[in-house]
Amino acid sequence: MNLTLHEIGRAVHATNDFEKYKDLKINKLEFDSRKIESGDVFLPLKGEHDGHDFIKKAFLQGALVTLTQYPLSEENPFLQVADTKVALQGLAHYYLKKENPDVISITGSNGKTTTKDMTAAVLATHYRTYKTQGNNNNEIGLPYTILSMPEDTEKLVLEMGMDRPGDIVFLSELANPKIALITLIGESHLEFFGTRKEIARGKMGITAGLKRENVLVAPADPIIDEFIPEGQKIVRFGKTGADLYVTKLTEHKENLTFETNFFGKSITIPVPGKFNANNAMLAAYVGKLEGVPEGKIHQALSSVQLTKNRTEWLKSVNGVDILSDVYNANPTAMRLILETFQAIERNFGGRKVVVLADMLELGEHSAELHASISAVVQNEKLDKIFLYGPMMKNLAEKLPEALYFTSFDELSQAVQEFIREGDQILIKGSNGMGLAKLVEILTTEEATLL
Ligand SMILES: N#Cc1c(NC(=O)c2cc(S(=O)(=O)N3CCOCC3)c(Cl)cc2Cl)sc2c1CCN(Cc1ccc(O)cc1)C2
Repeated sequence: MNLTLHEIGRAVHATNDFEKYKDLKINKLEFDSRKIESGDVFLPLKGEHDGHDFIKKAFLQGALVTLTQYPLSEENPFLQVADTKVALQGLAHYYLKKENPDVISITGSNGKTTTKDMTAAVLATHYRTYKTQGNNNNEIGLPYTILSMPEDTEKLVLEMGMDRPGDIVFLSELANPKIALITLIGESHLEFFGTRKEIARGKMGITAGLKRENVLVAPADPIIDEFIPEGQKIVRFGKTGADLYVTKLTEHKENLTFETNFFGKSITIPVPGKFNANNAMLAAYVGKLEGVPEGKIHQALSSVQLTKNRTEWLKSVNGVDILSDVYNANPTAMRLILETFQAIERNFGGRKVVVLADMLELGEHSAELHASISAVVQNEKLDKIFLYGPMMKNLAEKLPEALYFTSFDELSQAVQEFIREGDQILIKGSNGMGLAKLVEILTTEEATLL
């Protein structure tokens, strides 16, 4: 990271005398103390745990300096701030202005991760490009992505996630995109928004940090029209007649070939699905806007590697909506996804089911951190809770109505026997607990264990 200790101190308006410390170059920034390596800056966040409890551990792992909301003893360098989350976001904004890459921001109810991957692949053929990793797309993950980009990044492709109204406005004003893409305005899972119109309002928040002369690429869906700012340069995509549209599409089992009204030749992508043609069309359009030769765009899309296990809704073989989130298996992420899942209305006649498995590597605080998840469980919003793993026993003791398993096969059997068409199921836990196998069983005929 191209920042020194003093530079960070100034950028976050640290209140202690940090000029007395040696002005060393910093390696990288981490808020999860388990990732701290030599030369890093530790940024403790107060979530389900207080990151300040892990400052000592961070220095033992080689941290050079820590941010803190409280004064510390003088033995190690620290930068005192009022709020470490605000400091993270302010430092990211400062760093973005300093390194000054072109930012392409992407939001949308579906397809934003695929479009992010495809757009980054196209730009990477011609520029030094960096993109959001995993689902680091919220008020913590987006600034973390900015601070993680390589020093000479020219194009930064940022995914912007939206849990609540105003989220995207904040992220757009932090990132000041040069190009903003909206992939789709959702049909279902209205979560905290209540109506599709409010989802549209939320997504259009992406114009908050966008100059009017810079382009917004959005669906030709009239629901967004009332939210288009005066004088905003906009390109609409969708059905024939829109500014951008797919003209011909040939779908195969493993890939898909399509043409558009603006690209010279047909494009082949290694994934099926008309919605992926749309996602690839947006990536191709950004490539053209950014001066990537058509041959390179074509070559990038034909061999694009998509982020696996995206945090998105899947459909089981018997018609169950599955939300599986295999990223960031820590208490904060588990609470966030539980809150989101509980806020979603049941399908008509359907039930809401959660499967929660152990969060690994939480050290000596693991038992209490697993138990603490009970604070966000709203029993009236859930019809069945399956808990799996030795540490989840601590949560099971707080939730007497939950079913607790130590055997994966018994868990899998019980879940398959319980769920039925129309249900919604959330599956969350550390990769090491093997829940990806459960998702595979539920989504593929031949894999069914029963
Ligand atoms: N709760 C909690 C914990 C962490 N939380 C986070 O890292 C975290 C994750 C998230 S997140 O939701 O996972 N995420 C971050 C990336 O962008 C997408 C959203 C957020 Cl928003 C905020 C925080 Cl503070 S990291 C962590 C804990 C619990 C305690 N752990 C301390 C520990 C340190 C050393 C050890 O050996 C063992 C445990 C590490």
